[in-house]
Amino acid sequence: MLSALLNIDCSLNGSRSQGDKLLSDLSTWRIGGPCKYFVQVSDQHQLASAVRHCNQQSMRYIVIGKGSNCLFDDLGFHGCVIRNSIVFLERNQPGLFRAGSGYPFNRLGLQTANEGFSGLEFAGGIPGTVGGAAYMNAGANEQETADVVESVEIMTREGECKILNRSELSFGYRWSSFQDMKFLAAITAVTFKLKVSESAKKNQQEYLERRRCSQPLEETSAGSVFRNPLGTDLSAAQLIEMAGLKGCRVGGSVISEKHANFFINRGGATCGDMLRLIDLAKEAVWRQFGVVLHEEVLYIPP
Ligand SMILES: NC(=O)C1=CN([C@@H]2O[C@H](COP(=O)(O)OP(=O)(O)OC[C@H]3O[C@@H](n4cnc5c(N)ncnc54)[C@H](OP(=O)(O)O)[C@@H]3O)[C@@H](O)[C@H]2O)C=CC1
Ligand SMILES: C=C(O[C@H]1[C@H](O)[C@@H](CO)O[C@H](OP(=O)(O)OP(=O)(O)OC[C@H]2O[C@@H](n3ccc(=O)[nH]c3=O)[C@H](O)[C@@H]2O)[C@@H]1NC(C)=O)C(=O)O
Repeated sequence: MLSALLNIDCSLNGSRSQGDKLLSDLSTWRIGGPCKYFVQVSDQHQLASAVRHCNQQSMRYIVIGKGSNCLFDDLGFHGCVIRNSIVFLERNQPGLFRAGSGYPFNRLGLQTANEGFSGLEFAGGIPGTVGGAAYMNAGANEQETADVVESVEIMTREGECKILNRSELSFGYRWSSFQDMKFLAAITAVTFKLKVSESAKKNQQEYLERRRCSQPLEETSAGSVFRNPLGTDLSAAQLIEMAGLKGCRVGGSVISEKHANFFINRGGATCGDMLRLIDLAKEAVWRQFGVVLHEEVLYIPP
C-alpha cells in the first residue's frame, strides 16, 4: 500500500508518510493518534492525484486545513489524511481576491483590511484556512464568510475541477451546502468580493481587542465547541457558565474559566477526555435549562 501511495503521479516534496504522522500535530487541540497515511498537497494537481489514488485503493480519506475545528480520535485515522496547503492569493480587480483554499484565513483577513477593503475584518484572528472557513461558513462580529463569497472552486471525488457561483451555493449559521455535497472532495479556491472602506483596519483592531479580552487565545483549544442554540437569546457560553461548569475538568481537558464555550487541553488531554467533557456540558445544560447544544467541532472517527 505504501509503495502505491508513493507512486502518486505528483511531486509531494517529501511530505507523505505512512503510520508515523500523529494527528495531534495536525490539530489546534493537539489531540489524536497516528493516521495510516498522510499527504500534504500544495496544488490542485497533487490534490487530484491523491484523491484519485485513494479512490483506486478504496481508501477512506479526509481533507483538512489547519485542524482548528477537528477532534481526532485517540486511535488516529485508519485512512489517508490529506492536508491542504494550496496557498496563493491573487488580486484580480479592485476588491476581488482569489485565494487558494489552504491560505490562512487570519492572514487574508489582516491583508484585506490593511489594503482598505471591508468584508473580511472578522477573519483576523481566526486560526483556520480559507477552505475550512467556506465549508463551515465561519463568522464573528456580525460578519460571515458567505456575505463576501463570489465563487468557489471545488474538486469532485473523481478529481474533476468545477467553479460554483454564489447563486449555486447556500449558507446558514455555521452551515454551507458543501457539507451535504456527496460528490465533493475539497474546496480548492475561493474568490471574495470586498468593498472599499476607510474604517476596515480600525474596525478589525477593535474586533481583535475584543477577542483578546474575551477568549483564551493563549491556550490550546479549537475555538467554540458548540454552536449557539436557536430559539433562545442565551449563547452556549452563557448556558455552560450558568450551569456552573467553568473550570470543570475531565482528565487533561478543562472548560475555560475565561470563555465557557472554549474547552482547553491543559496537557495530555485525550479525545476520550474531551468527548466526556462535551457530554457532561450537554447533559447539564439540557437538565437545567432544557436546551440541546450541538457541537460546532467535528469529531473524526478512526
Ligand atoms: N470564529 C473563530 O474564532 C474560529 C473559527 N474557526 C473556524 O473553523 C473552521 C476550521 O478551518 P480549518 O482549521 O481550516 O479546518 P479543519 O482543518 O479543522 O477541518 C475541519 C473540516 O472542514 C472541512 N474542510 C476543511 N478544509 C476543507 C476544504 N478545503 N474543502 C472541503 N472541506 C474542508 C473538512 O470536513 P469533512 O471532514 O467533513 O470533509 C474538515 O474535516 C474555519 O471555518 C475556521 O474559521 C475555528 C476556530 C476559531
Ligand atoms: C470562536 C468562534 O466564534 C465565535 C466568535 O469569535 C464570537 C465573536 O463574534 O462570537 C461567537 O461566540 P459567542 O457567541 O460565545 O460570543 P461572545 O461575544 O464571546 O459571547 C456571547 C455572550 O456570552 C457571554 N459569555 C461569554 C463567555 C462566557 O464564559 N460566559 C458568558 O456569559 C458574553 O458576555 C456574551 O454576552 C462565535 N461562536 C459561535 C459558536 O457562534 C468559533 O466559531 O470557533
